[in-house]
Amino acid sequence: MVLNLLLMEHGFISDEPTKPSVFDGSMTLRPLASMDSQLSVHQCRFGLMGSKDGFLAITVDSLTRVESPSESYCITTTIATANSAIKLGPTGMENLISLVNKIQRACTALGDHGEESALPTLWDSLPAIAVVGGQSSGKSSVLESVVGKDFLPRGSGIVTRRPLVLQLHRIDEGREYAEFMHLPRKKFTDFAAVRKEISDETDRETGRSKAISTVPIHLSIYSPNVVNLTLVDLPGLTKVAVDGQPESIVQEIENMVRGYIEKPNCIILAISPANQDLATSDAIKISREVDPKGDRTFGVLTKIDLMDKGTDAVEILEGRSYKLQFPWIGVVNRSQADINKSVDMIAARRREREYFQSTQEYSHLASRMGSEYLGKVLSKHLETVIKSRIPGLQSLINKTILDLEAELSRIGKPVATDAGGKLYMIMEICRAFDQTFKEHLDGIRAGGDKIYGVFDNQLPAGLKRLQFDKHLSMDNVRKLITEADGYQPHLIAPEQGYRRLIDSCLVTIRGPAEAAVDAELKQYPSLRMEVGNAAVESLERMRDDSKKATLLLVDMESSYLTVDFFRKLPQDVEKGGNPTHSLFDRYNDSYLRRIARRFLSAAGMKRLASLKMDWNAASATDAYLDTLRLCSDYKRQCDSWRKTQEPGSNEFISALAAGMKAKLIVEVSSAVSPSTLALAAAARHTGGRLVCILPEPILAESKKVIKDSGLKDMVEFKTGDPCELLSHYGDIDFSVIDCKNDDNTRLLSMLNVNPEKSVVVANNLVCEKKGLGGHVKGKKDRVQVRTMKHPIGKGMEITMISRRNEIENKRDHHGDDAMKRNGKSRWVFKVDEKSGEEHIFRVPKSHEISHALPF
Ligand SMILES: Nc1nc2c(ncn2[C@@H]2O[C@H](COP(=O)(O)OP(=O)(O)OP(=O)(O)O)[C@@H](O)[C@H]2O)c(=O)[nH]1
Repeated sequence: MVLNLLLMEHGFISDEPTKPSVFDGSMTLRPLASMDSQLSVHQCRFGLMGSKDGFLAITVDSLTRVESPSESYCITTTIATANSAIKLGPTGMENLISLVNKIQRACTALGDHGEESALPTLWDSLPAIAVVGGQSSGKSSVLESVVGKDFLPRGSGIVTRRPLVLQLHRIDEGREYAEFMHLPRKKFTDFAAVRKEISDETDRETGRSKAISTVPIHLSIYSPNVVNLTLVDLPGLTKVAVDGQPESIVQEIENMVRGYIEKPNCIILAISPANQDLATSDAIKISREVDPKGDRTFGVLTKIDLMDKGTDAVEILEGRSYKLQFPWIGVVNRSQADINKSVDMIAARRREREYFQSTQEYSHLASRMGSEYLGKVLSKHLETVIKSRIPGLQSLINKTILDLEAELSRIGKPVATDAGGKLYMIMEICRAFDQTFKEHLDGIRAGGDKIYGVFDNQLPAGLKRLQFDKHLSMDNVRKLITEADGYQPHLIAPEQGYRRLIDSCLVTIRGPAEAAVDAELKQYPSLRMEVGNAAVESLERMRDDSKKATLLLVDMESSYLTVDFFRKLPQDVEKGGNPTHSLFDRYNDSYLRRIARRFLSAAGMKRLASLKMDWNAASATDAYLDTLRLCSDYKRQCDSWRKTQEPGSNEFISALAAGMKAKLIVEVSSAVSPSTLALAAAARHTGGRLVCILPEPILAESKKVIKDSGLKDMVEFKTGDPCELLSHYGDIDFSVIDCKNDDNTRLLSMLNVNPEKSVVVANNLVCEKKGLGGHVKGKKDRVQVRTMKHPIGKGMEITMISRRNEIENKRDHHGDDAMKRNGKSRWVFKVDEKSGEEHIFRVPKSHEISHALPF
């Protein structure tokens, strides 16, 4: 857009659709449909030029990839495209020169000065005329004479210190004027001001010194009295540095001049003063070096009028002294005296004509001499050169168009300049990226298998390698428990393994993610880099989140310990260590009590029992430890017990019965059982009694066990029909029915429980045996019955009977889920309704997991 404006300002393109562009001419130019709009300068620094009538020129300068400094490169090219149908009319060549001039001007406006570039530049391909010669040889004077205007600084010493690119534009009518490129839109009609501006502009670059600069000044002159030409005035070649000049100036000037004239498209105007020996001519010397055949060198002899009397330049002008391809042209410019007297150019030209016509030596050459003739010869030659170069120009233009079209498609669509547009574009790119990533996953693109590989193979394999069994082995748990302070419900957390696993997963995802970024954002290198960085950053960020989430899961899972787990621990502890020492020898009382409390707490017994008004925690703990000790002792004595007993359940029911202060405890048993010991132990702590109904054959042994345990006073043994016997007991506080008994269902239904508070334990629920199922005999509305199954032993159903209001008052707002909170975390109790298994989770306070649990 900026360039378009610039070009408009310069008159290269028209902002009015009907007004023809300066590029309009007799050329048929190929419209580029795909480039019919201007490009955003956000993308690159180039613009499109053209008018509405199908004529298009693209000017490209320093196409710099602003997105990626690392991939910066330049294309310095100007294109005025012409297809093969270049039709030249009667005035075709003149227009062609005019067009070339304008293209050159476009080049200069856009910075194409033919400097070093990776690509050939159009400027280099367009013909230009460079004026070379020694200092004060009359170069500027020749230029002035060709233009017919007095506008260049002249004088003795070094005057031209910067290249002057002079473009002559013939206009049909109107006042002649000049324009500098560095002063756009300012028209100079006073050519004295032009001269001053050249001096000032030179000084601006070099300072008021005798230094030189390679930066050209661009000047355009519009006049009905000029031919279309582009001329370059160059500083004069010198042999020695004068005061104020560095020694290097001699070489610098030569290099600058050489840089212009060695280009094959440069026509060399070699200026030699006639009043010096041609053998010393700097112009001839350097032009012969770059153009040995003289194919593009025009010899111009100045200062003929200043030759010594008796000498003439005929031999040179006739090409006998030094032969060039093109005939020598002699000119007589204004002398310094003429300049001082302000002799105008018209008079000077007239006098020059008269000089050649009236001077006897030159009269036969008069028609081929003079500035006017020089201008025409140059213009004609330029036309010829342009004509011969059109095919090359055309192919260069077409090639450049193709290159630029490819570049444009690589750059992609124009980038919006407003924030909303940019956001939309970014979203589009992200969407495309997302799509590409999906394509990787769907197998449309390569690399998705890596992601699947992570989750399908690597993750499961990694999980297998974690050796959970080893971690969860009772040996390991025992070791951890022993080394830690008692039972810790969150013991097992193979966190390191998880961490390593997640790390490797995320690293593997990175490959396809980056591939997707690359695929989608090829056009935008710096955006690609940014998106890539953002993606990696996100992965890094998500890595932490993933770690946290996974570790939370690990925490939760490691806190997932069933009652069964705790139930096994005392057994296992007992097995470990020195088998000759009992559990009670190895651990002191307070330690064992702590274990018991933790067990009861974690097992939820307290919660269950606290539904009753009176719960005696100390009594429960004591009963638990008593039972543990009694069973342990007896187990060592009796092999059959070791095989048949239900490990752990006895401590549980003993603690439950003792904690709820059961006075009347009834057990219906089918074998000599540790449960009898457990209930008797409970009765001892509550001051109650145990009625043990059992088959006659086992009475003696059972009695012996109880007697040996010192519990004789607490137990009444009854034999006979259990149903009949049960009917004699009412308000039973705690009952345990061994469901191995064939009549267990009937027995359960006959129990006369204490409606105020009672617990019925249906033990050994094997082989589809059913427990009470909540059908409590004589149950009234005000009685609340809760039944839970525990995976204790072979299956244990616990039915709690109490007054409704008491239970409801105690139930918290989470219904069946009781929660215990503390500062750091909270416990969540869940009962699997199918299995009756109770699950205990400890979760951090900040996390809600109820929605994630399968219950
Ligand atoms: N009599 C006479 N004087 C000339 C002629 N050509 C140039 N001069 C004078 O020679 C002096 C130098 O001329 P310039 O045109 O400035 O020479 P130049 O080569 O451009 O000088 P630099 O740019 O400084 O290298 C000026 O005073 C001109 O008036 C000529 O044909 N005849």
